[in-house]
Amino acid sequence: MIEARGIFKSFGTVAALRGASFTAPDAQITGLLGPNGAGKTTLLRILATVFKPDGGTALVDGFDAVSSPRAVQSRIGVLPDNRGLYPRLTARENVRYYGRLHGLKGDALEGRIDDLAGWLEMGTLIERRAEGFSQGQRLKVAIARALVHAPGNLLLDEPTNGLDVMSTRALRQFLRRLRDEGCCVLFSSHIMQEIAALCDRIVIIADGAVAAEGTAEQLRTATGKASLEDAFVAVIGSEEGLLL
Ligand SMILES: Nc1ncnc2c1ncn2[C@@H]1O[C@H](COP(=O)(O)OP(=O)(O)OP(=O)(O)O)[C@@H](O)[C@H]1O
Repeated sequence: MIEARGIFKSFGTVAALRGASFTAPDAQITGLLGPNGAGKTTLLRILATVFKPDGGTALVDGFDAVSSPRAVQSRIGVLPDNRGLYPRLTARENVRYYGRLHGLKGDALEGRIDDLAGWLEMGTLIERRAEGFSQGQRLKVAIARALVHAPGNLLLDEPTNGLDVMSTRALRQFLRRLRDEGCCVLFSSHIMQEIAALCDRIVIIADGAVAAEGTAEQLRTATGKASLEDAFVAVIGSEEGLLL
C-alpha cells in the first residue's frame, strides 16, 4: 500500500507539489492522472526515494521513504519514464544486475528471471543485447527488472508511452494479473482514456495537488457529470489530457 500525505516539493522557484495526498491500496490499480507538468513524476520519484520531499510524508507499506529508504526500496518496483537500460548488457544481464542489488543470486535469481521472461513473453529477447531494442522490447525488460525481487508495490511512470496497440493490451493484461495477485499498482499517465481503460481508482492531480480521487463512478457522481471525460474536464478545468 502506498500513501502520500501532504507532500510538498519545489525546484528553485517552481512549486512542483503543493500538499499532494492520496492512497493506493493493495490489490488495486490506481491511476495518477494529470496534465503535463502536474507533478506526477516528482511524486513517483519521492515515493521511490529518489527525491526527498520538502514537507509531508511518503509511506510504502507503512515505511517512511525518508527515514527508512531501504525498507521502501525492497517493497517497490519502479518503471521510470526513461526505462534506463544498459545497452551493452543483454536483457537477462540487465535484470540480473538489479536482482543482485536486491540480494538475489544463483538458481533462485535465474529461475525468477526465467519466470518473468515467460510471463512477459520475451522469448529469445532475454538473451539479446539491449542495444537497438524497440520501445515495447525495452519496456518488457524494464518491467522484468522492476519485478525481479517480487515487490508488493509497483510504480509505473507513463508505461504505455510509445507502445503499439498490441503491446498496450498485453501490458494491461499483465498489470491486471499482478493486481489480482495482490500487488498495489500505481500507474501515471496524462491521458484520461489510458487510465479509464485500466484503473480501479483514479487520482486526479493538477498543479501539484490532488484535485479529486475515487472510482470512475465516484468521480462522475461528485462532479454531477454523465461521463468520466466530462468529470475530468470539470475537475481539471481544461481539456488537457483528453484524446480528442
Ligand atoms: N529536476 C527538476 N528541476 C527543475 N524543475 C523540475 C524538476 N523536476 C520537475 N520539475 C518541474 O516540476 C513540475 C512538475 O514536473 P513533473 O515532471 O513532476 O510533472 P509530470 O506531471 O510528471 O509531467 P509530464 O506528464 O509532462 O511528465 C514541472 O513544472 C517541472 O518543470
